[in-house]
Amino acid sequence: MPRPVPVAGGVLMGVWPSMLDAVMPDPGRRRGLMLVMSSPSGAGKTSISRRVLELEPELTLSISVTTRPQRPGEIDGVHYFFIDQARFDAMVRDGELLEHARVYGYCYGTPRRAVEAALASGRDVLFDIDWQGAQQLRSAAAEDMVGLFILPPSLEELERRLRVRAQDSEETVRYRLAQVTSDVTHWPEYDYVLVNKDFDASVQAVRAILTAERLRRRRQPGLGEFVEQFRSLGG
Ligand SMILES: Nc1ncnc2c1ncn2[C@@H]1O[C@H](COP(=O)(O)OP(=O)(O)OP(=O)(O)O)[C@@H](O)[C@H]1O
Ligand SMILES: Nc1nc2c(ncn2[C@@H]2O[C@H](COP(=O)(O)O)[C@@H](O)[C@H]2O)c(=O)[nH]1
Repeated sequence: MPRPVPVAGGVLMGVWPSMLDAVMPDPGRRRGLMLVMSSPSGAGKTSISRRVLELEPELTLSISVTTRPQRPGEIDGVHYFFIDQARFDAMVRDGELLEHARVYGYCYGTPRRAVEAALASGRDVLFDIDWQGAQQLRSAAAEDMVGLFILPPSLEELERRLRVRAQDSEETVRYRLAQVTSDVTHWPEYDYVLVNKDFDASVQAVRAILTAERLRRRRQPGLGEFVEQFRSLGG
């Protein structure tokens, strides 16, 4: 039966305990997928991811390491692991990162162990990473990866969002805006593209992608055995 689920700002009614339990023969045997979201800075992927994570209990966020300074309100170990350059270099050297890149002047990377453990235990993992990281994940694990590129409605709106966020210096905002033209050229490398005009519609679109990708035939290992039971009726 649907049950109420507490989310930030209230209670959401009518969510199934596990939607996958309701529509898959054997959800427990599934390997997790990697939902990789990229966009120009400020298009909204972090906001969308946070909301989707609240609504999708079977989704885990990959928490990146970064050398970027912590912003007001960011929590170490929740939004990022904030580390220094020496530690970052050591993680690269020791193969602890699944992918890594220099983005807008700082180093970012995905810790390998947490992601591999989540996927192996059947949990889906959400990544908020740039196009360089997405390319590396695609090369390493194409079968597991689903790529989603998020576009802003316009350049003016993107600039407005970066300024309204008010978490970066004017210099940083200008630097990130200067990268937009080259950032957007990467949209054809992704499986899905959405324009984040209406926030709630974007969240629902991401959830729809997740549902469809979870139901892909190759992601349901128990399907063959399940269908086998219907053969006995044929005589
Ligand atoms: N659909 C939307 N309509 C209006 N504002 C939005 C929408 N989506 C996100 N925003 C706002 O835009 C700002 C930038 O969003 P967010 O930080 O999620 O972008 P981002 O793509 O993760 O950026 P970055 O790559 O720099 O981390 C935030 O203030 C957020 O609240
Ligand atoms: N390749 C990677 N890119 C990452 C990772 N974590 C975040 N990012 C991307 O960096 C920019 C800037 O993020 P911000 O938090 O400083 O605004 C943005 O495009 C992120 O998606 C990572 O682990 N690898």
